[in-house]
Amino acid sequence: MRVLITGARGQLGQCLRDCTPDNLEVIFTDSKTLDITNLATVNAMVEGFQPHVIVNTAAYTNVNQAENESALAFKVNAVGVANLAQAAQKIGCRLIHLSTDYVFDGKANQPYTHLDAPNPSNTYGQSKLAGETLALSLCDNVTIIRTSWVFSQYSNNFIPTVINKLLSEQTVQITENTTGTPTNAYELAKFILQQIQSPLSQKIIHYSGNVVITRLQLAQMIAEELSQYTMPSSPYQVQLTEATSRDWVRPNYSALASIQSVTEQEARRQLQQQIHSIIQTIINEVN
Ligand SMILES: NC(=O)C1=CN([C@@H]2O[C@H](COP(=O)(O)OP(=O)(O)OC[C@H]3O[C@@H](n4cnc5c(N)ncnc54)[C@H](OP(=O)(O)O)[C@@H]3O)[C@@H](O)[C@H]2O)C=CC1
Ligand SMILES: Cc1cn([C@H]2C[C@H](O)[C@@H](COP(=O)(O)OP(=O)(O)O[C@H]3O[C@@H](C)C(=O)[C@@H](O)[C@H]3O)O2)c(=O)[nH]c1=O
Repeated sequence: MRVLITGARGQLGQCLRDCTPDNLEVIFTDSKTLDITNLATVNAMVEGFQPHVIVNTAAYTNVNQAENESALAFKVNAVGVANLAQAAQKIGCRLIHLSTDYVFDGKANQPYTHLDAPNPSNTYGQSKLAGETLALSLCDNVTIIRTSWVFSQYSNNFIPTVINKLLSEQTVQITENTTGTPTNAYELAKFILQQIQSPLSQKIIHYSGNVVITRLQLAQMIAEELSQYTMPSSPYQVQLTEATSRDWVRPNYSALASIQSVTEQEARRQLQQQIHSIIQTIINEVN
């Protein structure tokens, strides 16, 4: 089976590269080799390679900056997705497209299901919702996988950022104590690879970790894991502080009800283990 993956230099793209089995013929493209906003390039690549499945991990993901660069956010997250959807439709291939918990407004108090109505409160979320809508309308064979708070050792996501802050400053300040479901990028990559080979019929799927947690609690969990590993002479400090400016809005609550669930206890154990493994990677890189 031929698979075209976009955004391969990104966090999820790198995890997909690490996990891809030998029985798939995969082309990994990045923003240099395949700019998804360029329709002619997208058509040429898709018509040339004739993939059975396109996995779109490419996206504009800078949530704060999107408020100042909304045209660019929409160009990548909406127009780019439309280009892929049209190209997929032309040759009859399937599009697996990644989307986000930030399509929701955060007013819920229990995990969002795929049946809940999106209502994004920031530009990133609006551009991602536009991408979903275009994908669904332009291509018959689409799967949207919404995920949330994705983490790995790659990129500056919350978990490595907090680990690095604690290691360098002993302390971390949480200014926006939102609630969500952290998702391990490798587990997500494995789920996508499973979806490539044995697809579910559902068009919108929620896939996330199963621990519903606040940023403060997550930072505390990271500090505990790091303490066990580094045994600091004084404890790491995790402080909740008022934000000095709030020009952008993240959903206060964006936990997803994942299609795959495990018990709360098992989910916590897995999250602790995943944090532990990122700590090990970071400390090994420093030494
Ligand atoms: N990270 C998270 O917490 C979450 C992510 N998601 C979604 O999951 C998907 C993967 O996210 P993640 O891997 O973390 O994101 P990253 O930001 O790590 O990777 C996105 C990649 O997209 C590439 N890209 C940007 N513009 C273009 C373009 N015009 N053409 C081709 N490639 C482009 C970037 O390339 P370059 O580096 O060269 O600019 C980057 O490598 C995205 O759809 C995202 O919206 C959903 C929920 C949570
Ligand atoms: C590192 C750090 C973050 N924070 C808070 C501020 C803000 O709410 C959030 C920033 O962390 P992040 O950069 O991981 O958050 P953010 O950019 O909002 O991450 C989002 O990315 C996009 C792509 C998604 O689709 C979402 O699911 C979500 O993962 O955490 C602190 O308060 N203190 C800190 O030291």
